[in-house]
Amino acid sequence: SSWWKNVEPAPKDPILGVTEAFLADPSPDKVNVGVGAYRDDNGKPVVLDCVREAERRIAGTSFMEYLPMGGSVKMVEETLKLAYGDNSEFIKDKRIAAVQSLSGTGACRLFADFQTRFNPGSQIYIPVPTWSNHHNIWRDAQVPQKTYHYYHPETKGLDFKGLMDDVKNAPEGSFFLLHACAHNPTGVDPTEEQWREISQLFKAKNHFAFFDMAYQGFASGDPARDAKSIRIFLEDGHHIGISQSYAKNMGLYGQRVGCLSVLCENEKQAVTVKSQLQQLARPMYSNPPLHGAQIVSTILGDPELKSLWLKEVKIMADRIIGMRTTLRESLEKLGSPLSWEHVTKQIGMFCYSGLTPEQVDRLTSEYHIYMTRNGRISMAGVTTGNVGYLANAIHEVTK
Ligand SMILES: Cc1[nH+]cc(COP(=O)(O)O)c(CN[C@@H](CCC(=O)O)C(=O)O)c1O
Repeated sequence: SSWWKNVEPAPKDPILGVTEAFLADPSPDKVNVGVGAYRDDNGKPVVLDCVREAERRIAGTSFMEYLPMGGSVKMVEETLKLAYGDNSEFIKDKRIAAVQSLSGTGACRLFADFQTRFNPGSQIYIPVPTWSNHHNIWRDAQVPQKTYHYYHPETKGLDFKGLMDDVKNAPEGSFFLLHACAHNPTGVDPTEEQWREISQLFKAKNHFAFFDMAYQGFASGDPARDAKSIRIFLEDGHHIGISQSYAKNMGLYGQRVGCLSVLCENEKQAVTVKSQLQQLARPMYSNPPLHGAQIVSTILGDPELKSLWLKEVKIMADRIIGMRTTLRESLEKLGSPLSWEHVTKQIGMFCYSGLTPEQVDRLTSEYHIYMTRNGRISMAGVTTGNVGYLANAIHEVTK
């Protein structure tokens, strides 16, 4: 008898399933604004010049040895500077336990497993809505999930009051998942002033903040600016966790390069925590991939390549910001009865359009336009070539 006759088909992934459907569509008009992967104005994936140059420099220069369980020390060092600041006292005092991770997903999962092992019984408060895979990650790590108000459908902005009430009403010392910038899927971020209030309330409640920063540099075009929420929490003395990823801001999607860091009380605790993070990684994947880490270390370790990267990440962010304006203006020119102000007010890779699942289904069936059913538009998929077609289709299904 078959060993696996009880296995049921897994549900289609709400995001990656859209990519599969798009690829299967033979229509020449098809448009993919589903997965959050950057495309240039010709709709093509981009390999940054700084990445190509880094590859040239590392080609044939090193062996293919195992990295340590904690990954590339150099890459992690450079990565911490991006999140905590070049002159961070926490880096100087060696208070940060950090390991290279399998991109942002891997950093979130490693943290979730660490949380359940060393804070058994703790829960995680996850924003509504959030990146769909967050639920899978903490579910598989056996961390019970709670939710907190985040998005305000009527204003298509932040439900700040709802968020603060949930933070206030959560039990002392609760774990919260926060998007550091460019919230996925809503594109709605707290203002700097709101972040300060959130940080103060977290302090009063002794909550733990875990920041998922998957888009640093992609929101405003300036990595330092996009880390403002984290810097505020650090200034207020929070011992936070951070997941970092180079998938989008360096275009290293398939290289799976990221970093998990946990700010500890002191160097001794950081050494201890790092040893346990490595202990979790060893049976999961043993040690992380080499190539992407070498690319990142080469870029961030060379002032010339780093400034080229900063230029290129700003170009990507600016193209997206430009498409927001064009899409909104196109919809307004078509005489849409709806307000599309949120398209330009939201930030980062995604626009939370407000389209209903039924309207999204019509966009796909009638116009071969692919987006997640929550109405999230990956603005990176919008180009000067397809923005008119997209706006017209959205107008047709919403008028
Ligand atoms: C908030 C967030 N956190 C972590 C990740 C993980 O990225 P990575 O570094 O590659 O593991 C993503 C990618 N989410 C986009 C990419 C596709 C995916 O779902 O994964 C997306 O939402 O389209 C996020 O949007």
